[in-house]
Amino acid sequence: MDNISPQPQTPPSPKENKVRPTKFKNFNPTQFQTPNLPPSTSSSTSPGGIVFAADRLTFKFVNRLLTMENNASNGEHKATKPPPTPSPLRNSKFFQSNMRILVTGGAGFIGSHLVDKLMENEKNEVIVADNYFTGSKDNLRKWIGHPRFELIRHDVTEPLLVEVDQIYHLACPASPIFYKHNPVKTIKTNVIGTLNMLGLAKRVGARILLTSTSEVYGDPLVHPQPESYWGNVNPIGVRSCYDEGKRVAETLMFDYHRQHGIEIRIARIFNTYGPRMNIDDGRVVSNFIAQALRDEPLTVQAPGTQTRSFCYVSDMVDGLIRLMEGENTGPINIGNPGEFTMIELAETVKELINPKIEIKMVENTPDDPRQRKPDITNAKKMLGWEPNIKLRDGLPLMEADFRLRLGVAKKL
Ligand SMILES: O=C(O)[C@H]1O[C@H](OP(=O)(O)OP(=O)(O)OC[C@H]2O[C@@H](n3ccc(=O)[nH]c3=O)[C@H](O)[C@@H]2O)[C@H](O)[C@@H](O)[C@@H]1O
Repeated sequence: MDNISPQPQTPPSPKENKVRPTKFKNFNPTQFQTPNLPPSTSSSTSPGGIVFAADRLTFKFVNRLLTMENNASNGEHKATKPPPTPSPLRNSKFFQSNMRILVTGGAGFIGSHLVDKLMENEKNEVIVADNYFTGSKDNLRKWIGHPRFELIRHDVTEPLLVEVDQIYHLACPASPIFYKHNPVKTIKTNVIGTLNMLGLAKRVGARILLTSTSEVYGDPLVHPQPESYWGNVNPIGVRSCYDEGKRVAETLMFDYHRQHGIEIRIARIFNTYGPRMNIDDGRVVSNFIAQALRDEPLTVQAPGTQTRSFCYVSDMVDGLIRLMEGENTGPINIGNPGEFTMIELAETVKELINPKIEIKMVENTPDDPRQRKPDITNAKKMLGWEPNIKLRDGLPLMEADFRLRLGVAKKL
């Protein structure tokens, strides 16, 4: 258990002091179509779940006090600062304000799907900050010009000052070929970027969710991986900029939580796939689908018996929103426990997309984890979340998106 005595700091400026009247009342949502994703189980952002902001804040405040009390009695990581007190104005019920949400990395693969889901709730205003290193404006095309949406070209290694209630901090390249391309920049993004976002959360009293990664378990010696496992990570390897970067980011989140009372959420996300992944992303599912559509051999990196567990992107987004809206800090694993060897994945892609294709064994890269499968007991218990979409159902949805973008029609 941590043993940090309370620091004589000024408490974070309470977000409850901000009063924003509801805007965009006359906006016609059909003008901006929502994405055609498979059904998701989340109810947290459904219009039916809308409550008055003042009620929500009072509820959050009381709940947070209870959570702190519970955490204290459980001996968990507890905040030493009291939560911000809702202002009388926010409690007055004369005001109904929107939830203003910042998504860093919101132009990326998972980020843009998260934005789609958040925008479905007309109470949300969404601000995306992205430097477009791996993300693309194209992923957000349908929201550009929407009155509840704002897009900023911004690199999180620089401070950002915006008034927000929640921060989803996703910004970081996640494909090994991209993060190894500029490892110094990757670790700066994870460390300085997370510091900047925590500084912002502290300044405006926002709740912040970090998308950490299954890579914090390194090449795991415990299988499947529960959140209590501390991992087996090479601190000086070619993947360390990402693995260790995310581990430091988690440390920073808990230090700000304990020292400054910041409301934090940490998701450890496992391999995720779906439409909008970069075609030349370099990760295994996108590689195999692109190769199958281009009639190229599927490149299985040796030995091919290494395993991964693949989560479809809409399930992932559902889990992230549930974590943000719930009362648990995490870290919580979010992933699909269905585990496959890379040879099995190649065979599945071959069978579903292009039965004539060859499977070729190629050289692997250093420190490739040999097995990975999430233990999602906590996600089930604490978030009421589990994935719905099986690999065999998700692959054709991604195939359809890749066919469109590559201009390869399905042979009848
Ligand atoms: O997809 C993800 O979500 C994760 O991707 C990477 O982790 P990794 O599991 O190494 O992802 P891939 O590059 O897709 O590799 C998975 C496995 O497939 C193999 N692979 C990859 C590419 C390929 O063409 N062929 C192939 O067999 C790799 O050797 C590895 O064993 C990132 O490091 C994670 O942060 C991220 O969460």
